[in-house]
Amino acid sequence: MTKIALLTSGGDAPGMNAAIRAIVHSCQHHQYECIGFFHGYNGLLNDEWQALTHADVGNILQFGGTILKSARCPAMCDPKGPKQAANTLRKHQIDALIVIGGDGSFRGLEALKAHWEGQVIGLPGTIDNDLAGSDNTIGFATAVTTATHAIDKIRDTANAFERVFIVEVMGRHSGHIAFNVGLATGAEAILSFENCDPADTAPQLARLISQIQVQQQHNHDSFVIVLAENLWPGGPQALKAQLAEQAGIDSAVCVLGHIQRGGSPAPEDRLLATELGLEAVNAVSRNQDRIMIGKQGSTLQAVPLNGAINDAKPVNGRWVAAHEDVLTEYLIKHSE
Ligand SMILES: Nc1ncnc2c1ncn2[C@@H]1O[C@H](COP(=O)(O)OP(=O)(O)O)[C@@H](O)[C@H]1O
Ligand SMILES: O=P(O)(O)OC[C@H]1O[C@](O)(COP(=O)(O)O)[C@@H](O)[C@@H]1O
Repeated sequence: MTKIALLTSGGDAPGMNAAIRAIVHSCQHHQYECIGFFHGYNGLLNDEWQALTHADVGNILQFGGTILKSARCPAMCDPKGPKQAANTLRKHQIDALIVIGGDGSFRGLEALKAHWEGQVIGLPGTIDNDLAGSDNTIGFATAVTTATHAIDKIRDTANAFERVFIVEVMGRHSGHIAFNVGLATGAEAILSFENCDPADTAPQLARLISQIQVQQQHNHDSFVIVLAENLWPGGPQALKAQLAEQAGIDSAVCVLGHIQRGGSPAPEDRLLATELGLEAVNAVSRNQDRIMIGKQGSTLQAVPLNGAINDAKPVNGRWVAAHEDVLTEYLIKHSE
């Protein structure tokens, strides 16, 4: 009997449970055995697992987090780690390993392949949406929704106080969350890797100050800056201090942080996770190996793991341009 193992790894993402559920259901449909390892790759290193059946995945679809737990496992980056993980898979006579995670987790799969003959399949699970080969990753839609609702609330108090707010959103090194959330909330400024050079923030700071000053001269609204994490040297507090020192602009800082990773998955994530999970098991049946299952447009597709990791997936250029155009228009209009 074919035996499939699965685990969730790296930053958890809402919808991982829906993917686990789909994989387990599909395994039962194909009459495959399915076991889940706990705590990311640590579960393979520590041989920590449980058999998964319908009964284990009932009533989990609607919850964030992951019933298999997740973790970062530095030992996998040591040459001994993947070897030990391979031994565990061999001991349990696993035919295929499905990992739901981000680019780091897929690097772990590639490292494992050097020591293991079984099939490895990745499912894109990260709020950052930074994997090529799938329009969206599992968790991204929920994170964008959560951050959008949070900024809508910030907007109320910002309006009441006619205040400048700096709101930091997650995304590690990619601006998908920043641009989607910034556009969805009508942020007056979006500062992200795509439009701001962290090595030379002076031009952006000058521009930002002039935008805020123009706005403050012409009305008394709030001004929301959506800032991507890891972008501004010194973070949002440094930006706040620079606005105050260089232009006497008072601002409030709100770091949305891990609330973006939690909560009930949005329907888009539940559906994506379900489709990708079912397709991952089909890919095992087709003997596919070293692939990620993604969805582009309405098409499910298998892409090479290394492509998913290494190919660029830039933020939609039209959105970056749209934001710039709107702001430029605003500045011209108010400077006349
Ligand atoms: N180069 C690598 N070689 C082997 N394993 C890796 C490598 N990079 C990451 N991993 C494994 O994948 C885990 C998750 O990676 P990480 O980058 O933290 O999250 P994500 O998968 O969400 O991008 C790491 O903790 C480690 O166990
Ligand atoms: O919870 P941690 O370990 O501090 O990690 C924070 C990072 O994880 C994320 O939430 C998700 O990133 P990954 O999916 O690549 O793990 C990033 O947006 C953020 O930078």
